[in-house]
Amino acid sequence: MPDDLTLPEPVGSFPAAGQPVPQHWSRCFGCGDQSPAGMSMSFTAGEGLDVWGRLEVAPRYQGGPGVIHGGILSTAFDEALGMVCRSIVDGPVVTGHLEIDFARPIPLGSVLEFHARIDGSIRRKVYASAEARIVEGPTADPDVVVATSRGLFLTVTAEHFEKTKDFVDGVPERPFGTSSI
Ligand SMILES: CCCCCCCCCC(=O)SCCNC(=O)CCNC(=O)[C@H](O)C(C)(C)COP(=O)(O)OP(=O)(O)OC[C@H]1O[C@@H](n2cnc3c(N)ncnc32)[C@H](O)[C@@H]1OP(=O)(O)O
Repeated sequence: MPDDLTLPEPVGSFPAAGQPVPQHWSRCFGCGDQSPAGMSMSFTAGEGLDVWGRLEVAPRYQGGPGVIHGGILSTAFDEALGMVCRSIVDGPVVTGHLEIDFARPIPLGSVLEFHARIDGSIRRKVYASAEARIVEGPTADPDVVVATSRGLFLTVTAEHFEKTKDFVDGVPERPFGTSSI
């Protein structure tokens, strides 16, 4: 992480502490309410440049016997870190880099609580970090951090999604650009 980061003021569009942070895109696998196979994560604004997230670990998220798949946990962190960027960015961001430390097994049936915060930003780069705890389920212990994550997010303009917007509902009638392939 660069040492010349700043901590901006929250943007006006970010909800007040304790209020829900709305989904950023209804078809999002992480948070969208029009993504039936998705994870339906929910988020609440924290007291500062932070958010709290919640994930119910469904049986279909299984990796090893009885435990969450590491990719699903990574996705949840990606979502939580992306969401906290909304506290300082009033527009889209995309993940540039994502790190996860898997500290404890997470049984299916757990409810995970994520706490994500802004570490700082410079130019288009936003650095954020988060940790997860099991708050409901067979091994619940809110004092134990079961996984941690750090990410770098880049602010982008709407043009970033220009080439893919026709794929929102799957494969469009015509491929990208003017190629006849
Ligand atoms: C706000 C809404 C809430 C959102 C929640 C969303 C949760 C889910 C988010 C996702 O999963 S997004 C999907 C996964 N990510 C992608 O698909 C992004 C694919 N990558 C890209 O499109 C481009 O690589 C990217 C936009 C990230 C960067 O390309 P750019 O051409 O815009 O950036 P550029 O190369 O000019 O670099 C800008 C700065 O970022 C730095 N940078 C870019 N990629 C980096 C990287 N991977 N690691 C470290 N630094 C990186 C780069 O060095 C430079 O630093 P400086 O300002 O200091 O010069």
